[in-house]
Order: sequence, then C-alpha cells, then structure tokens
Amino acid sequence: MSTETKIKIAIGADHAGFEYKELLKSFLTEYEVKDFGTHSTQSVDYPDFAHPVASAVESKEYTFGILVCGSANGVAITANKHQHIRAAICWLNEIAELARMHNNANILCIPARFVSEDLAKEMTTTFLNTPFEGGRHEGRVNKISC
Ligand SMILES: O=C(CO)[C@H](O)[C@H](O)[C@H](O)COP(=O)(O)O
Repeated sequence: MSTETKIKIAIGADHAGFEYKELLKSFLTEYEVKDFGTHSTQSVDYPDFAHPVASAVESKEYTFGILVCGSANGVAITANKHQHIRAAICWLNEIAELARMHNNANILCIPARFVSEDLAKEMTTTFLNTPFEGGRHEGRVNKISC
C-alpha cells in the first residue's frame, strides 16, 4: 500500500456532463477524487455544482477542479466568479496544456457535448500533469484578480 499522498481533485457536472464525470472518475485512479455531483442525468442547474467545486479549490483543500457541462460555458462562468479561481474551457489538448502553462488554471472545464470521451481523458491528463511556466506569465496572472 503506497503511503504517497495523492493529489486531491474536486469534480462536478450538471446533467449534460454527468456521464463524462463518471468516466473521468473511473479514469483518475492515481488521484483522490471527490464527486460534488450531480449524480444522474436528471436536469439540474449547473451553478449548484460549479460553486461547490470552485469553493473546494479556492479553499486549497483540493488542488484542482474538473467541471463538465454541455458547452462548459455555464460551469466556467460560474466558477470564475470565485476570486482565486482560474477556470479554463478546453476543447483541444493543446488548449488544456496552455491553460496550465500560461494561465495557471486550477479548474478544467470540459464541453461534454462537443468533445469525445478520449479527448476529455487526454485533456484531463494533460491538465493535471502540466506545470505553470511562471516567468512572464506570473505577472499577467497576478493582474487577473481585481
Ligand atoms: O451552460 C450551458 C450552456 O452554455 C451548459 O452547457 C448546460 O449543460 C446546458 O445549458 C444544459 O442544456 P439543457 O438543454 O438544459 O440540457
């Protein structure tokens, strides 16, 4: 039994992202993942699930967040209302990489209705394994918070 501490991930979705959330939970075996819901495909309101994930990351109890909805717009708009959250909508693997390298994003937002399951998994792996570059990007990121 490894005693190595696992990186903690907060994950959430609305009904449109539910199936991808379940897919990613089963994929993220190397992490400690907390599921903030929703727990079915019954229609729900995305802010009810994006806010708790954003709060969990903002508190630093969780290192990263993953949010999934149909277009990713709803969860991203909601999460970015939180002062210390940088939620990035990603639809290409390179965008997920740049979200971490250049923007130090701490929440990955996935548009379930517009990307394949394989791409969702690829972007998640990239996002979680790409460090922030710092340097010229540090000052830019520090200017984001009002
Ligand atoms: O916020 C969104 C749209 O920009 C999300 O994609 C939601 O998942 C979507 O609005 C849900 O749509 P539905 O018709 O209620 O399933």
